[in-house]
Amino acid sequence: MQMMSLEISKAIDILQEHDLLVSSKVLDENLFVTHISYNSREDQTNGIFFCKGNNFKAEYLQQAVDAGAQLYVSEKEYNMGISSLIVKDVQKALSILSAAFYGNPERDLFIIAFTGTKGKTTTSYFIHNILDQVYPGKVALFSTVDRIVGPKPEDKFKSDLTTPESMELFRDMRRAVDNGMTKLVMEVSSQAYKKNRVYGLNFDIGGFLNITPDHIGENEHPTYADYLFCKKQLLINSKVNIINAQTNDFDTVIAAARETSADKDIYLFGRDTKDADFSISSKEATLSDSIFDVSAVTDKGKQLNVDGEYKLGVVGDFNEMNATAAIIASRLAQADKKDIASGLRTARVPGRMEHINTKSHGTIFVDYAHNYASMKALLGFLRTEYPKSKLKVVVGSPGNKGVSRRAGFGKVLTELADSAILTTDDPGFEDPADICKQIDENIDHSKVEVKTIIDRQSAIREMIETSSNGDIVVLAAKGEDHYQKTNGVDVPYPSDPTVAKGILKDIEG
Ligand SMILES: CC(=O)N[C@H]1[C@@H](OP(=O)(O)OP(=O)(O)OC[C@H]2O[C@@H](n3ccc(=O)[nH]c3=O)[C@H](O)[C@@H]2O)O[C@H](CO)[C@@H](O)[C@@H]1O[C@H](C)C(=O)N[C@@H](C)C(=O)N[C@H](CCC(=O)O)C(=O)O
Ligand SMILES: Nc1ncnc2c1ncn2[C@@H]1O[C@H](COP(=O)(O)OP(=O)(O)OP(=O)(O)O)[C@@H](O)[C@H]1O
Repeated sequence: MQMMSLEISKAIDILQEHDLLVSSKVLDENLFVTHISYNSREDQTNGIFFCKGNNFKAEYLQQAVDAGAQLYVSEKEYNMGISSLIVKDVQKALSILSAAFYGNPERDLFIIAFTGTKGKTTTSYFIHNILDQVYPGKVALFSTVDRIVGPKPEDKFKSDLTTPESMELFRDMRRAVDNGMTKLVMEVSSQAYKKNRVYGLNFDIGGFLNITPDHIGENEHPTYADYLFCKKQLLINSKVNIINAQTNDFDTVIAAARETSADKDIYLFGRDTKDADFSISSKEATLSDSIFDVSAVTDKGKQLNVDGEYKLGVVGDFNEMNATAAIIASRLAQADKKDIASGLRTARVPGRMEHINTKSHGTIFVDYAHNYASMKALLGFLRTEYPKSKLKVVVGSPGNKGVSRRAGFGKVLTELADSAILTTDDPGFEDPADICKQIDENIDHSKVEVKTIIDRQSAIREMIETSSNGDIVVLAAKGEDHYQKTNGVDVPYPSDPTVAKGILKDIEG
């Protein structure tokens, strides 16, 4: 990456433009910084340092100054003997100054962004797979699972957040642009808006998949209204909108889109409906793919010329909805129907509806479903497609977040599962046995056979060993995760697919 920099006078101008500057102390009018950071543990030579975060301490700023910082940005004056910019909102300042520091890479990218309680990662992978065929090596991906910023293997790495902190966001956009990329497909979480990680960013296409109560709690959103408010911001900040016409709170969502876009730039899709621009219907599903039809209902829809049958290499009727959103977005990014069809046929999403065939222990699905709505969609789909099979689920719920998921899992297991083994999934600072107990208390034991086995690998082994042909084993909620977050440490874990395959090798050879 070329040397990046930011002049203090330019920083002041940008903050003033956004009405964020409270005061400034400029010790050197010609100062231009060549390093940017919010983490005092890094080298800060000739750097700008941002004091941000709930757990920020003054000593971090002192450490940054000692390490070479020349300028700090903060909501509070610390009198450190270096230049400072005091701002109304440090997260917003971090976003717009990071964009400027990295030379506004967003201006060189066609950006497609998706939000939704469920389906963001899947839809992003579908679009990436389609567009990468049309523009090989030129499409970046910022997803919960991977970030891809260039065509070489070293340009692909694991993500820590669904939507990165603004500084990393603009840094990785810069890397993508420097690597010759021209398009970016990204997920935007509600937290990204809550924490102003995407403040100031405008999207070419913004998509809204669905919303159900989730992410409400101590460290996330105080209420559902706040969650919805944050999520709909994506549409307000997008030029063209793609919206699921059957989402909850549709009226609020469409009103948000209309705040900044004309109806000609808003595309609606739904299942078996006349109240949208596109209607989809399922035709056929097997254990490895599903076939569905897309038909345009309105003239606006017809103009995109995407009507027809599509085969999707990832099952689940909800994935047909994700795929339809991907079809519309990809067409708007100039992919043609043939490319879209082949991109969907070959698309794979790590940890989402991966299936493993066994010789004599049924079919195993690994899926990231980790709240009531997604488990209901997953188990409901499997129940409908395989009415004669026993549905056997291994699942746990994380500690210190999404506490409502525990009752949700109890409810959905009662509604749809035949048996369940409750186990550990990112317990954080809680006791996994307590979490399992809380799920268990919400299960009707007359309907589901339930066991608790705290060690996840043993739980999976027990479920596979006690299953036979015709059974469906669902390893839920963890997807491809390679760790268990335990007491503040990411403890390595081989991942559910690896564990399942290892057990099968042991017992089936
Ligand atoms: C609650 C929340 O949003 N926290 C995020 C936030 O942390 P923060 O700004 O409050 O920082 P902090 O952890 O309080 O630390 C304070 C500051 O001191 C600095 N520090 C700390 C120690 C030190 O020695 N020196 C130092 O300078 C830190 O670098 C930091 O800037 O900014 C950090 C990056 O700058 C994020 O990693 C962190 O995400 C936490 C870990 C997280 O897990 N967030 C989840 C809830 C989240 O955002 N999830 C959504 C997906 C949800 C969905 O599916 O919809 C996501 O987009 O991933
Ligand atoms: N459109 C959908 N409606 C309901 N459930 C879905 C939908 N798409 C995916 N799912 C379920 O949700 C799980 C997570 O899907 P995905 O990772 O694509 O969503 P996400 O929005 O990125 O989730 P998260 O924010 O939790 O990372 C899938 O494994 C599947 O079980």
